[in-house]
Amino acid sequence: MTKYVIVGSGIIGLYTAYNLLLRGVSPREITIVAEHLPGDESINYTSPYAGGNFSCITDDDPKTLFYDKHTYTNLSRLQKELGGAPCGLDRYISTEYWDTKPSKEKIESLASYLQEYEIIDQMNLPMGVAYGIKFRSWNFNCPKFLLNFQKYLQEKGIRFIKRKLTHITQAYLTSSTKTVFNCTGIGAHKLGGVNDTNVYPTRGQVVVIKAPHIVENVMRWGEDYATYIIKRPYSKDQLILGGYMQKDNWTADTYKHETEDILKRTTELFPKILADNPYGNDLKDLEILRVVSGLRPSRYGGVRIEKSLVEHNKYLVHNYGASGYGYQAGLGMGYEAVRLALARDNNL
Ligand SMILES: Cc1cc2nc3c(=O)[nH]c(=O)nc-3n(C[C@H](O)[C@H](O)[C@H](O)COP(=O)(O)OP(=O)(O)OC[C@H]3O[C@@H](n4cnc5c(N)ncnc54)[C@H](O)[C@@H]3O)c2cc1C
Repeated sequence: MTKYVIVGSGIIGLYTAYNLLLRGVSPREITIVAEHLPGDESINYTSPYAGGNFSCITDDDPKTLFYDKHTYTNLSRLQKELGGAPCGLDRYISTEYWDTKPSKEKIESLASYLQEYEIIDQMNLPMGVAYGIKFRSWNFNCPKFLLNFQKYLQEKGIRFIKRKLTHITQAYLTSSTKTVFNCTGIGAHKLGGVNDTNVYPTRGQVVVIKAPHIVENVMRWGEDYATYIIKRPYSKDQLILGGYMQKDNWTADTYKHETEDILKRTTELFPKILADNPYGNDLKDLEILRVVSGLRPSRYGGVRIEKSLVEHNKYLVHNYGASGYGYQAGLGMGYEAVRLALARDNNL
């Protein structure tokens, strides 16, 4: 009996299913329907292309701060349930630099829960950096983590169906389907019955290199750029170098000039990439494994987590728009979406 249908099998759909289980919903009552499932690759399926770690990329409004904090503080339980770090979720030290000091709200929130947190002394900051911190982050091997997360949910008894929907009403699979969660990411722009024109892509390109000598993250946030180095756990020494934040750019193409720019920026920010590189100390010695681009599902107005009554006793709960932070905020987003879904109808 499918009572709950989740449309979307990206990180947001999987986190939502996990939150339903945490609230005591029977896995037999949950079905996930998605055009793309873990293991698939498409420009319309963002989750495999994330860096991905917990960083300080997000905004400082109270809801976003809550989603981040909830995710950071609850990931250890999920990691344990998926069999520990080899599931593709491990922890490394992160250094974060900002060219403009973040707001008091943001800094206070981060300081309240980040582990091994320290503020970097002004005199140790790179030129042009206004503020910097170090802490222990969460690092995802995104493709591997998605596969292991799906396996975990399947073993619990959740059903996965591979299907493209043209209209959200097709997600009410049977007469017993009471609630549909719309976790379609960038797909929310085109899906009939949703057609959210506030959804737009923020394109990123990343360069994946082999770098056994780097076991940490370094991130720098500027006014109009983002430069980051993310260690990918359990990946045979992959390091993700980025990046770009290109608003409204829908292309899946990758570009040589962007690759060159990424390599230049990341090696300037973190010279150890070249200095200790076992394959040589020149840019041309870097062992490039792959170059990819992905579309962050951004949204004017921020993430959309909303419940509405579709018809008598049938509900739709939206949960999309995670932009560049689906992994690091999505457990909290799923918590909120499920809280709304299970709330009594008169709490709508
Ligand atoms: C370069 C890059 C780096 C990133 N780095 C990080 C990072 O370090 N940390 C972090 O937290 N986040 C990062 N992100 C962001 C993160 O990847 C996204 O926030 C996240 O993947 C969004 O997940 P989602 O489940 O909403 O969407 P998706 O992963 O796109 O999943 C959408 C799902 O909906 C399905 N779907 C859509 N339309 C339909 C339809 N009509 N019918 C059926 N199914 C449909 C799709 O098939 C898919 O299963 C990064 C993103 C990029 C591109």
